[in-house]
Amino acid sequence: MVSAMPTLDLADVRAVLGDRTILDRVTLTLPAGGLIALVGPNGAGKSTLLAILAGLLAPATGEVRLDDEPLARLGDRARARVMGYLEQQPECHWPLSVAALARLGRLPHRGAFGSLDPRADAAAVEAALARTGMTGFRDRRIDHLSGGERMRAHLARVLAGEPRVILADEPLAGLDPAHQLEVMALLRELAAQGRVVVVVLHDLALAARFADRAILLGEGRVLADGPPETALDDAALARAYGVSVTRVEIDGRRVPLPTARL
Ligand SMILES: Nc1ncnc2c1ncn2[C@@H]1O[C@H](COP(=O)(O)OP(=O)(O)OP(=O)(O)O)[C@@H](O)[C@H]1O
Repeated sequence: MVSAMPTLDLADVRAVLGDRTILDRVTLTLPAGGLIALVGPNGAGKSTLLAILAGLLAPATGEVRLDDEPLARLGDRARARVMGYLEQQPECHWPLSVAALARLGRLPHRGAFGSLDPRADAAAVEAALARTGMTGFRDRRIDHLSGGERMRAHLARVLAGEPRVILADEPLAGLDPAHQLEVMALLRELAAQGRVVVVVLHDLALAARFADRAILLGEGRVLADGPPETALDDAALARAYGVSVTRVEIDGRRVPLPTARL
């Protein structure tokens, strides 16, 4: 279990990129404990919102607070210890092994002269490799892996940092169905253990099946927010994506499958 339950708050956030307003007056409270899926059409502003939550992009107006403290007031190092950010299509420009990549996740925990607790670092790295199914890949070069294996290696790097907040931008990209299910189950478990976990997804079925809460972004605003069965109802999906859906019942949830463009 993670001791203190973190909460991220966005208050009246506006994001401007170039001369375009990408997000307008977004206010959200994101508590730990339940898996939060961030969905919406291409260009809706999901990655922008995630980068703002991670403290990597400053909002034009408004504020992000972590446990009631402005995120902007946390130093980079303190923020990196709390936040696990998995960017869209993560890249590594060095021919590192998977284990070396995962060890990079411990950097925010190191002191000026190296590891403060080598045993804790090693244990966190091993646990992260095991949870992402990458133990058997530990000595493989990251640039010699498939796209899906590489994504799991980067997820291991994020988990090795033992963050209290996990922000994952399309972590299922390139994963086969078995690994998609595994990663979703893992993210749900990490949330249930007391972390804030926000995951950007394009797969509405997996969002509806695994998330406790869905936030539907569109037109720079939050179009719907709530349990997936209400936030991702037929009308909301028609409005956001311009698609009709059929529903399949899985584990007691009515999961949407897009069928046609409207
Ligand atoms: N540097 C930039 N300057 C201007 N506009 C930008 C810039 N970066 C992104 N945008 C625009 O901001 C909008 C939101 O982009 P963002 O990547 O947040 O969307 P997204 O919802 O994550 O999309 P996708 O599902 O395609 O990944 C897009 O229309 C994009 O073209």
